[in-house]
Amino acid sequence: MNPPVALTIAGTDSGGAAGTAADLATFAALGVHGACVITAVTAQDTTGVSDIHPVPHSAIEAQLDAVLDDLPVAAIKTGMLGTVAAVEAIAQRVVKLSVAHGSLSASQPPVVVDPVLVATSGAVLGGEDVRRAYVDHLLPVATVVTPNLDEARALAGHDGSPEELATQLAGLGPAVVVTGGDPAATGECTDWLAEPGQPPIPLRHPAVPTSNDHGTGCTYSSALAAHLAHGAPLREAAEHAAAYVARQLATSRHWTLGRGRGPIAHLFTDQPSPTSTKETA
Ligand SMILES: Nc1ncnc2c1ncn2[C@@H]1O[C@H](COP(=O)(O)OP(=O)(O)O)[C@@H](O)[C@H]1O
Ligand SMILES: Cc1ncc(COP(=O)(O)O)c(N)n1
Repeated sequence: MNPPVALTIAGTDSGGAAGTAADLATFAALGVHGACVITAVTAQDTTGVSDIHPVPHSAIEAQLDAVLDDLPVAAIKTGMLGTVAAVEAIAQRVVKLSVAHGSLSASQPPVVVDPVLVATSGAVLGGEDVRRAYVDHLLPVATVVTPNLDEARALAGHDGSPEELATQLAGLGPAVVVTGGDPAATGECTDWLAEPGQPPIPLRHPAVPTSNDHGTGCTYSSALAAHLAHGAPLREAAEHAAAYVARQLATSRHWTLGRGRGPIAHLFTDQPSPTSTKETA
């Protein structure tokens, strides 16, 4: 039997922690075939981002045509889009897809938008113009948006509690999960889920104490898309996605890869590993 197909539209991370590296590994781990449309190539490691090369608009459109004309995409996830042109092009595709499927059709693929604006290392991956394009064009057509607290504040244009921000952003149309919480302070993470017209609900789970968290947000939004591609309802998909992230963080918790914030594990831990004779320092 065929696996469901999920499409990530995102940038690359040469260090293999975030972006398409995280997305495709997460899809594979969760039994989903992953297709990818690359929007930007970053030179990046655990310490930061040293170069960003946006992919030309025509090449993004050609990749979208290739995937969407051929594969039965069951969920779409967007990560780093990087430019206003890319945000607008994706929003237009989503509108086109909803027209093609009929706006009430159950076969319309859900669209998970991770509004990537700033990397864990602090690098800016989308400026003020990109932020505006998300608010004006992509959020209104998304199924669910997954900002962390900083991204939620940026998108809302002001400070506020995660539940207030989730409720406000849900007013633009999509369901919203404001991720994070304050694990250092409470030992617990709280993601706030707000669906349009409903009160926000806290989704709590134990925090894994580690600084190896580069790629966490990409992994979460991909896991959410993978569970939606399998047909899970949103709340269940969000809970499973957080549990997947926690499991991967627990795996890489004590790793010492790189000089900065190390990667979340993208290993498939329920597979037997080949016997290794090599260890890295
Ligand atoms: N230390 C942690 N332990 C367990 N889960 C975590 C931890 N840090 C973040 N998460 C979870 O990872 C997911 C992604 O959240 P977050 O880290 O806020 O994304 P981002 O990388 O965009 O900042 C959320 O479900 C969040 O609760
Ligand atoms: C290409 C790319 N996409 C997304 C992120 C955000 O991930 P993180 O918040 O873990 O740095 C990133 N650093 N690089």
